[in-house]
Amino acid sequence: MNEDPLLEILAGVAPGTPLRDALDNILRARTGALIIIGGEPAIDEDCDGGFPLDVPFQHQLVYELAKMDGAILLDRHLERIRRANVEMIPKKYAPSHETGMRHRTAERIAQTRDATVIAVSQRRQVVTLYRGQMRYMLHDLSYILTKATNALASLGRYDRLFRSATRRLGEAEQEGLATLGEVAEVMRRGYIALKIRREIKRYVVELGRDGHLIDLQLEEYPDIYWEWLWLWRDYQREANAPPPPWEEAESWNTTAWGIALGFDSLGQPLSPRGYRWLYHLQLLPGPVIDRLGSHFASRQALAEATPGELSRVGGIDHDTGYQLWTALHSGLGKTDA
Ligand SMILES: Nc1ncnc2c1ncn2[C@@H]1O[C@H](COP(=O)(O)OP(=O)(O)OP(=O)(O)O)[C@@H](O)[C@H]1O
Repeated sequence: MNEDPLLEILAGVAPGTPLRDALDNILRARTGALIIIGGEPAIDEDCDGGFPLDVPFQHQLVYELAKMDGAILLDRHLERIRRANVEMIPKKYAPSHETGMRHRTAERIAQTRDATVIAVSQRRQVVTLYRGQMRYMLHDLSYILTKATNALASLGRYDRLFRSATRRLGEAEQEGLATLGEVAEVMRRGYIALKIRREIKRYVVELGRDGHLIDLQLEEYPDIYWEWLWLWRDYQREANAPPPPWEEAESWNTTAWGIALGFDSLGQPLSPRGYRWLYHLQLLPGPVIDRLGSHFASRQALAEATPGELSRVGGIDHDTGYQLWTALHSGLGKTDA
């Protein structure tokens, strides 16, 4: 859920890359272009006419070729220009919501082949990237900088909100008084913070060499992904249910998060399985936390386990098992924020 497939594509067209130089020149010359990256060899089934090239990638040449009608095909490593002046006739059907033929073709190819497609609009002067079901419009740098700065301010706010809700939940857990409403609210705030972070990462990559300062500011906020994920595992009714797909939770409120966790009454008392407790000790790698949390399934059972049981179940050596037992019993692991 935390991986963003768009990042690699954005990195390939970031300012400072040869492909971006070609796109900027095409935009300036107002010729438009349809550029297809990868998809070979199956993509050749969708090609009609044009001419084969198979020459090393040069941004000046891509710019010159864009003056002709049709598509330019690059290899998946962006090392060679394979063909140009090609009419694309997608053999496999895919719906398209675009209007012009260039953009409809781009969307269809991206959905049916293992290729990234770039459409440069001649009339609207915009660059749109397509990959699978994904569609992303590139913006000019000052626009992205403004968006990134605003997003950083929102991240600061949601990071604080997430932390205060986490602290309150931790206190309620100590008293054995945690409710679904509190858990769902922490999930919701954390999700928004993660979503904003993902957006800023896209901006950083899209800004290329100009994204360094935004990246530095982003580093001021610790990534809460694991904290958030272990919270989900702590409270999800089905022990191994994965968190919802990224886009699905976009508009969820607290109630929707409660339902996603497998319960329906926000006042319902809940207790954690203990994953977060183990995570906060900062002693164990993820797979060990996973094994221990799945096996003991409650903080109480974890607290009652002997050092020997901890090391056997966790698959860790005796010394680490003893260290873990000491940490669990020293009160260190009882702070949940
Ligand atoms: N199937 C296709 N294969 C290759 N090139 C195409 C294809 N369809 C359109 N094009 C290219 O796109 C150009 C513009 O076509 P059209 O105006 O229909 O698209 P558009 O999506 O509205 O793009 P723009 O915004 O640039 O006008 C065509 O002249 C042609 O060079």
